[in-house]
Amino acid sequence: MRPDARVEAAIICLEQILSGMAAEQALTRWARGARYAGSGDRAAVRDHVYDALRQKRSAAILGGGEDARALMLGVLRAQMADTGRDIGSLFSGETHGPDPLGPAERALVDAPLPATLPADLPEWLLPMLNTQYGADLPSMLDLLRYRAPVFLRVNLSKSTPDQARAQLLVDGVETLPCVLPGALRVTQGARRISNSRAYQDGLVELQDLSSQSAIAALPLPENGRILDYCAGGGGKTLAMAAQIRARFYAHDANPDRMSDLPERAQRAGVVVQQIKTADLPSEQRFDLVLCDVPCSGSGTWRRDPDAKWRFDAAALNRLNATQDSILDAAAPLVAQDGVLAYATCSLLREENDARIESFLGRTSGWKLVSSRQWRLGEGAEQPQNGGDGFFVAHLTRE
Ligand SMILES: C[S@@+](CC[C@H](N)C(=O)[O-])C[C@H]1O[C@@H](n2cnc3c(N)ncnc32)[C@H](O)[C@@H]1O
Repeated sequence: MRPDARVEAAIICLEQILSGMAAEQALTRWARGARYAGSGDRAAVRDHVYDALRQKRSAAILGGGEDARALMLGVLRAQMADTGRDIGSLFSGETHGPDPLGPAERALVDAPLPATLPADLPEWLLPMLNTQYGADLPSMLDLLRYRAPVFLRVNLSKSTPDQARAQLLVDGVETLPCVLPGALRVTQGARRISNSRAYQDGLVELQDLSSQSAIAALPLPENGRILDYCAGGGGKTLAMAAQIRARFYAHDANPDRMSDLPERAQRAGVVVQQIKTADLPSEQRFDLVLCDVPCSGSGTWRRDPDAKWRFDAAALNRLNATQDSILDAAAPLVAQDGVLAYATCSLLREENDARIESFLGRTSGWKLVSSRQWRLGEGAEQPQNGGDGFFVAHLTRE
């Protein structure tokens, strides 16, 4: 596909997303109808769509409107400023390309970029985040505009980082080691990871750097019983299992969410026993219960920008109620000297420290041992090479 045809395809997908369709669904539907599109075309269209979603508010200013064409124009204007290339070549009016620029659009793209642009975040969240992060907020907001790096976790029970890097390289995946032992940042070939031998043999797993750091900081009980209470696909279970020998148990209110876990565990060489909700009360108590609760995902909005525009105060309230009820249900499962760990991939205090304060306020016999908020971009010298937002608190009985 020509570059302008890719832009037109992105505009078509964005129109559907703006009418309420999920971004992934819109891209999949377009790709099904575009048999002529190769993998490079699909990747380029996806990048255009996700760039426009990440930068939706600023792109609307730069493109002169909130419709799909204006957003695409705005995001290209930001990307192509200072390159000397003319956006008009992407709005050429040729078959399969977008219509040519109108006079107002032409005037817009010829004008200098505004000195300031709005934050690419729903406005209602800004006061909340400003109270929490203060002077650090602008740099985090800037990071939200750009793609997140891809990180791998080396399965240290199967491979050293050097062996894993060499094996990945054979399949065209280039990486650099992070400061955190066993964490790799992918610098080239991210789309080849899932077919690479290193991934298929369980030497590496996709996992964000901050999640890896949070798991590494957990007080993991050697030879103990560990319950991943909100296990989902089991990413955290497998990360814990790579660190220590213990008995691992996985639970999820929606057991279908754990359907990939047996295959992933086998690939990683780990035994994980799944437990149904009804069977939890009769289980012996656990030395560590990790609650990686459902949350806004605000720490991962670079990867899922669609979600940030759909998130509202009512959703936050619903999530807080679920987060509280999970802590209440999980606490009695912890052994007398055990640890209750609470985790989110959220940047919002309301989902993090505030949930712990609320739990301690209504539940006697527990104390906070430590809590840590990972900010966007932590874990690397250059924030754009750092991880997602993440939060973990450790609690024990008093
Ligand atoms: C953030 S995801 C877990 C991600 C997973 N730990 C991982 O690393 O791949 C949250 C999970 O909590 C589950 N969940 C939602 N409500 C729950 C509840 N009341 N009790 C237990 N799990 C719940 C969801 O089905 C979802 O799979």
